[in-house]
Amino acid sequence: MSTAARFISFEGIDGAGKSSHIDAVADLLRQAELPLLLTREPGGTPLAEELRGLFLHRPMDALTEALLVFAARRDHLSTRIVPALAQGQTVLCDRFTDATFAYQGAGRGFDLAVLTQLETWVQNGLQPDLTLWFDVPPAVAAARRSAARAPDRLEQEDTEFFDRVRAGYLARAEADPSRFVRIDAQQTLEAVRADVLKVVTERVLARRGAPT
Ligand SMILES: Nc1ncnc2c1ncn2[C@@H]1O[C@H](COP(=O)(O)OP(=O)(O)OP(=O)(O)O)[C@@H](O)[C@H]1O
Ligand SMILES: Cc1cn([C@H]2C[C@H](O)[C@@H](COP(=O)(O)O)O2)c(=O)[nH]c1=O
Repeated sequence: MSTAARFISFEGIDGAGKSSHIDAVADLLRQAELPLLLTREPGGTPLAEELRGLFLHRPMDALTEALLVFAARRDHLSTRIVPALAQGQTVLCDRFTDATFAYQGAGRGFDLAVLTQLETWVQNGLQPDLTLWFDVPPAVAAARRSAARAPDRLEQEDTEFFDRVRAGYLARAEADPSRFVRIDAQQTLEAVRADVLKVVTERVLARRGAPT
C-alpha cells in the first residue's frame, strides 16, 4: 500500500469552493490526532503575506506575478512547510505551484518552460503528495464570488481568463494523475464535502502506518 499523503494542496479557480472545505479536512485529521499545519499561498509567513498583499492589489505584468509568487513560495517552503514535514506534521495548503501554472501560465500565457525552471529552483523536487482540484465552470464560480465578496485584482478577470485557468489545471492534472484528484465542485456544498472527506479518508487516514 502507498504511504499516507502528508503534503496536501487545494486548487481551483476563484470561487470554486475549496476554502469552504479545508476546515472540514482539518477537523477530520485533528480527530485522528494528526499534527497539522494549515497554510496558504501566496502567504503562510509574515514575508509571504506581505507579498500576497502586493500581488492581489497592485498592477503588474506576468513575469512580476510569477517572480513574486515564487519568492513568497521560497520563504514559505524554507521556513514553514519543509520544517513542518520534517517534524511529522501533515500540511494542508490552500493553493501551491499548480496555481502558478494555471494562472500565470495558462491564464496569462506566460512561458511554461520558465515556470518549470523556477519550480525546479524553488522547490528542489518537492511537490504535494495529493492535490484536490475543485473543478467548476467559470460562470458558476463567478456567481458564487459575486454573491460573497468584492473582487480582488485576479478575480476581476473575465470568463475567458478563467476558462484558460481551468484548462491549465486540467493539463496539470493530466500530467500527474496519481497526485491529482478532481472534485466535481458544481455539486451542493454537502455533496462536495462528502467527496472531499472520502478522498482524504482513503489517501491519508487509511494509509497511516503503511511502510514507506
Ligand atoms: N458547492 C457550493 N455550492 C454553492 N455555494 C458554494 C459552494 N461551495 C462554496 N460556495 C460558496 O461560494 C463562495 C466561494 O467559496 P470559497 O471562498 O470557498 O471559494 P474558493 O474556491 O476558496 O475561492 P478563492 O480561491 O477565491 O478564495 C462562498 O460564499 C461559499 O459559501
Ligand atoms: C498561489 C497562486 C495564487 N494565484 C492567485 C489565485 C487567486 O486569484 C489568488 C489567491 O487568492 P485566494 O483567495 O487565496 O485563492 O492568487 C496566482 O495567480 N498564482 C499563484 O501561484
